[in-house]
Amino acid sequence: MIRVLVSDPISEQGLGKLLEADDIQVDIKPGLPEEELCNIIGEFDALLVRSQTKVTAKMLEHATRLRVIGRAGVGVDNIDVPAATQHGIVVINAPDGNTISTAEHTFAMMMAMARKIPQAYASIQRGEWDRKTFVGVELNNKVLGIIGLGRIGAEVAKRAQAFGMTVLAYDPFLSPQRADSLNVKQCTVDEIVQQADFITVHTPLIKETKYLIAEREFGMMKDGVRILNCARGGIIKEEALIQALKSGKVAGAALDVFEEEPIAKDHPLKDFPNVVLTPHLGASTEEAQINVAIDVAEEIIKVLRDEPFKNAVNLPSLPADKLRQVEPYLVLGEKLGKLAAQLVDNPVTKIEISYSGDISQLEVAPVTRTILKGILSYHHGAEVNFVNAPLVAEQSGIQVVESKTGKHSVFTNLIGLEVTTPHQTRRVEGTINNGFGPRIVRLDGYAIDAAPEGRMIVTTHLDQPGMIGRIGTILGNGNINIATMQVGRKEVGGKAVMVLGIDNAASSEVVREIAEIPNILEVFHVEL
Ligand SMILES: NC(=O)C1=CN([C@@H]2O[C@H](COP(=O)(O)OP(=O)(O)OC[C@H]3O[C@@H](n4cnc5c(N)ncnc54)[C@H](O)[C@@H]3O)[C@@H](O)[C@H]2O)C=CC1
Ligand SMILES: O=C(O)C(=O)COP(=O)(O)O
Repeated sequence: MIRVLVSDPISEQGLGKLLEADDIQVDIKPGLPEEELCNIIGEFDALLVRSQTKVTAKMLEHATRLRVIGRAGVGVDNIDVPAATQHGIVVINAPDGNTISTAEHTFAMMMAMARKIPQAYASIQRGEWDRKTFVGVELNNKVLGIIGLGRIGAEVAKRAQAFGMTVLAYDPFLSPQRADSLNVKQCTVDEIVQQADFITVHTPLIKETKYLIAEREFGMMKDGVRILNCARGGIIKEEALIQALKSGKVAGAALDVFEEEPIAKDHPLKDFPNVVLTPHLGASTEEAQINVAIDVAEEIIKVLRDEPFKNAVNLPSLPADKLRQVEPYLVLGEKLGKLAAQLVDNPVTKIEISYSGDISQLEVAPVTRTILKGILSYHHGAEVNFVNAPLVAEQSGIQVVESKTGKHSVFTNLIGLEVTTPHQTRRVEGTINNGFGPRIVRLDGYAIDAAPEGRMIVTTHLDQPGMIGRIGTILGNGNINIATMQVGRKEVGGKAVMVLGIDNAASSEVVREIAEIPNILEVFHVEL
């Protein structure tokens, strides 16, 4: 039974498909402390979180069964993604479902701050009728600076324009065409902080955006500027904001996210009458929670059932149609990798992969991953998978070279794989043959035609009469049935290769006997 742990409050209505699956058992246990999670995580194949569960490297050490972490939302900064990758665990998120909710929350915060609504409400609650203290400002004719014009930033821009605001935007990936179509003026961060009346950030929290708005930027701002953060705590430096609020440079701030969450009971930001705070509520609408839960549940099921999935944070993203095109090559690639790994000694220092013919027109990154997985899992075992194979190669100091060579003179498509160790270089080549599926078509340049499956005896030998007979006799005496046979040579009497498909495993005794036949150069017992 596949087991899924849901460790944050996630809409059960949205999780429907997971809860209904016959082969999946879902445990819903929100709010467990890290130690408890460490104790139980080893029982689960999938973990579903929002932003509260901290998926730490320590927890992942215990996650021996875990294949996928699903984030019902956008930001994955509560997940140690490098550690997940190291363990070969896919991390997926649900980036689309909460965009509108978060844009609307940003707007609600902007208006609440501009019109001091929470403060006025609190005063009414206290029994007061104070109209002087709560004079606000209009949004109309004001300049809004948006830093990070992705999904949420763009929705905020549209709403701001409806309110008569001029929008300036900075995003390193914003094209002039997109800026035009959103009717925003493309600016630098410095230009935004100098010109805007309201500044809102909608970037991820990454190295480049940590403290993007700090003392220097506050120093450049207009007096009376208003600041919003509904993205991530730490994009705006809290200490610098506090100083700017104290000095009066900043007239108001509206924050949904904080450097530490939950915030401390005596957090200094709570003391300012012109600051509006919410406890990370951007995505907290009924609609968004159902949307993200549906998206992440569907994706998790696909990962667990080995079906193509999207939205992986730690894998190259490929649209479903592009992934479908390379799917047949994934199997061939892994088999070629496994074959090559069993034909070379250790340690592998270089892996060269060349794609020719039809496949050279496709997105081959996933194929390269399966080839690496095929090679590396032979030595590193099950801990190497599609997710961490490139990282394991890099950490093992293996040079990986990928090339595309366009049309091939013989094959409509061909994957060439050359594996080098300090003592040897071995080359295997394979194709997808219409109607015959994956085939190994060359071994060290010798033409053969073998299906890459099952057990095989592979030899290199001198092309002399009686070779096949002698090997056949040894296998026969060992009660091993030969299913298929392929021999390749370049010239009569020269070096040749033989690939024998066998029905049952050959013992080391049998392999040794074959190796002792005169003019046998090498014997390999290969399992694909
Ligand atoms: N408060 C809440 O409950 C929620 C917060 N969020 C947060 O909002 C943020 C934005 O989410 P989405 O719009 O969905 O993401 P997105 O990926 O669509 O947009 C992020 C944008 O930031 C831009 N960016 C990256 N580096 C940048 C830099 N150095 N300077 C300026 N821009 C940069 C990217 O090019 C991208 O366009 C994320 O941090 C997400 O975690 C998202 C949903 C709910
Ligand atoms: O999706 C995001 O990035 C969010 O910040 C939403 O967080 P939440 O799922 O509400 O804990």
